[in-house]
Amino acid sequence: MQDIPVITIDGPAASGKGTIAARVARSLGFHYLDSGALYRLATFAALKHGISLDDAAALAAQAANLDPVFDGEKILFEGEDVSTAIRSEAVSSATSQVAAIPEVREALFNLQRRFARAPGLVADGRDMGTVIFPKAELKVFLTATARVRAERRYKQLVERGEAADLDALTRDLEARDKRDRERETAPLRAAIDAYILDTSEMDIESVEKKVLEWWQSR
Ligand SMILES: Nc1ncnc2c1ncn2[C@@H]1O[C@H](COP(=O)(O)OP(=O)(O)O)[C@@H](O)[C@H]1O
Ligand SMILES: Nc1ccn([C@@H]2O[C@H](COP(=O)(O)OP(=O)(O)O)[C@@H](O)[C@H]2O)c(=O)n1
Repeated sequence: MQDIPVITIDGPAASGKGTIAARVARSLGFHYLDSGALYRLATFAALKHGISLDDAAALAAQAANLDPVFDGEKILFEGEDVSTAIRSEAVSSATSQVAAIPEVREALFNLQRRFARAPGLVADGRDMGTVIFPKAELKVFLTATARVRAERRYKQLVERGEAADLDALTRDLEARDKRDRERETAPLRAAIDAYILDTSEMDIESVEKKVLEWWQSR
């Protein structure tokens, strides 16, 4: 599987991973893995089915049996399009608790690896370059200040018609990053061989261009 070209894009919440990964994938004709969507879906499913977020065994069993259908921008789960529901702030926060459970991460390992198919893959998340695709040809770690990231997420939620409070969002985002960075299994961190890019003062086009330049000059 490691013959398949893989680009990993990791980083904290709202650093632009998904936007950049999807654009780079489109530009290269590669597949795209939004690994956060899998953790979000596992959490959404647990909340829907009344599974306690403390029940590691039940959460892992359910994550192992997730069978999402990715249909363009839509994510279909048990017959409904959950692509918006899994991105609410309530699900975001619960997701970082569920994602800290080693058994859940183990349960999602193979599902993520299977996304690496010809002609190539762009994968975004927290541990794409460190754990899931450690031999990826190009690894990128996107950052931006907490304030910039909270403002980006705020705009995104408002555009989606959701109520949002910038100060509360900043607090939630920092708490989630802290939990993601400090967990024992697959914490959020840049791989030792990753290119690190602070996008606080860059627009989307410049970030995409930079990643494509790294890809071309690898
Ligand atoms: N470099 C950038 N400059 C300005 N806005 C950006 C940039 N990168 C992403 N965004 C916007 O910020 C929001 C969050 O980006 P997203 O890709 O969802 O981040 P992540 O996947 O890291 O959570 C989106 O609305 C996106 O359009
Ligand atoms: N590879 C991944 C991807 C996401 N996650 C978890 O899932 C949560 C949501 O991820 P996401 O990428 O959808 O979140 P945003 O960065 O888009 O806000 C993160 O806060 C992590 O706790 C993870 O642990 N490992």
